[in-house]
Amino acid sequence: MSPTSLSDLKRKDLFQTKGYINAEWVSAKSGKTFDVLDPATLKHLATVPEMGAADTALAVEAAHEAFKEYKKTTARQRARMLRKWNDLVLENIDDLALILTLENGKTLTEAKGEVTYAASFLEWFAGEAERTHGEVVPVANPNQRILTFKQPVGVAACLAPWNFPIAMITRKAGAALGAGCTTVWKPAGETPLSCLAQAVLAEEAGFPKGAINIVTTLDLVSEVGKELCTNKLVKKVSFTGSTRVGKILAEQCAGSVKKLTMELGGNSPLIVFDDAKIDTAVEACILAKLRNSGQTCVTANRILVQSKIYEEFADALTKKIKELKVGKGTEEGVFIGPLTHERAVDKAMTHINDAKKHGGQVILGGAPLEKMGGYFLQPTIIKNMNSQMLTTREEIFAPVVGLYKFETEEEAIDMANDCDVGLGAFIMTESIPRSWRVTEALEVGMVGVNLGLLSACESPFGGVKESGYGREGGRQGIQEYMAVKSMLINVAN
Ligand SMILES: NC(=O)c1ccc[n+]([C@@H]2O[C@H](COP(=O)([O-])OP(=O)(O)OC[C@H]3O[C@@H](n4cnc5c(N)ncnc54)[C@H](O)[C@@H]3O)[C@@H](O)[C@H]2O)c1
Ligand SMILES: O=CCCC(=O)O
Repeated sequence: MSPTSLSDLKRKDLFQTKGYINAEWVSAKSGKTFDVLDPATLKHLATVPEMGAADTALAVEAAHEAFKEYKKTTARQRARMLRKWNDLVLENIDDLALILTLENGKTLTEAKGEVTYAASFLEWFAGEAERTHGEVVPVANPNQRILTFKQPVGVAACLAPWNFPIAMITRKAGAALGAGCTTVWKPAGETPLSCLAQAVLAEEAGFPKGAINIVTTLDLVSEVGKELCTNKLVKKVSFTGSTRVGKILAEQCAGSVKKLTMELGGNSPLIVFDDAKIDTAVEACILAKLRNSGQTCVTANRILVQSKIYEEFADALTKKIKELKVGKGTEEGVFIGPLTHERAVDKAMTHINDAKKHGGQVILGGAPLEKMGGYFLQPTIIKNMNSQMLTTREEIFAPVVGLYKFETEEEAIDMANDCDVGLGAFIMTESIPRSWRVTEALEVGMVGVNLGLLSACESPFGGVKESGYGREGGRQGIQEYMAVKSMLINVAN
């Protein structure tokens, strides 16, 4: 039988409910707390500290002190700790997945997928830590020699979202710790528990006191964010979340000119050309749209379908989605869990009602599932989507599929690029030349061809336009936490 509650945890110590500063589990200085709820039942899961600016400053100081020694560790030493952490995460996959499902709502299958994905960044950056080579530069002046090497930038603040609370932490912290930076983590208030569990395992893997610090907050998030962005001891801020918040943080960081990675909102198009295999396109669409109940930054937000196959694709997709079970993430056979955030159902209904007002035709679902008790929404399909609708400009972040119609390749590219953000895109076609042409023309950071998933630790993840800047994962990920230093040597005497 699948586990259903925190009492099913095999390792009870993975359930932590305090902040973590300088290797100690601590309350907020103010004594304030907030509650974490299970979005599938709205039942209480935990009470954790509501930390503020003063707690955050302490965490930053601890990380700053620890950096003085941590920066002297060798890449090999850091790689070994990352590998051990990876092993511990995988050994405890069942417990971590359970905590994740309970606080986020995603199914246990998806939660296990996220834990595996999270661990993959630790293994990946263990390798990358040892490959941050500098270079010997050919010189113009024969009396000089020039070489470069890379050094960790210092304290890194890692701000993770509630949709992938574990994987977004390891994608940031794995790179930072591998580079030789110490860290302060700020999980989203909705999902701090899986992140706190990570600190237990990282400590066990050997990371020294102060290398990892965690500040938990819900209502004081602006105060905590501001402290991280304005504290001069913080040298790097990496944020995954909405474009709205990303803009605020970038402004706050400008005062002390911090290095930034911004992985912000998307509005990914999924383009189905009439030469696509319908089965492949339906499968990719379900994954790209419904993974994590539609709450990923690269979720396919606009499904653009070429007119010749529009009806056939809509029918095939509807048939498949009707078969998917909605329910608690801990229940067997469930494919679509609740939404994580209390505001999410209202936001989705605003999109659905707006689409209806502008001529959209709801062919499946279209309403909340209030009787189920949590933040549930019927999987929804809307035909006849058009450019006037809210969804055209803004991500829905819910299991709502909006189908747009196009005639030509040029029109599809124009429609896809007609928005302020550019994170991911998916194209479905059997034509290799077309896949190249369209990939090159799309204003995004990542393109999936005939698949519905853009996530792999070895592939650089990030966007263009208002989706942000910097890359996580890939060979680029660790560079975001390092500065290049050049050394110029006089060899004439
Ligand atoms: N890119 C992503 O992965 C991602 C993640 C979460 C939300 N979103 C988008 O944002 C929408 C709304 O979600 P929301 O209500 O959580 O969004 P929000 O804009 O209120 O917050 C987004 C994230 O930023 C954090 N945050 C908020 N204010 C902050 C501040 N001043 N300083 C530091 N961190 C701060 C929150 O804890 C949360 O994790 C979603 O529907 C989705 O479109 C995107
Ligand atoms: O939602 C943000 C990240 C999703 C992913 O890495 O697949």
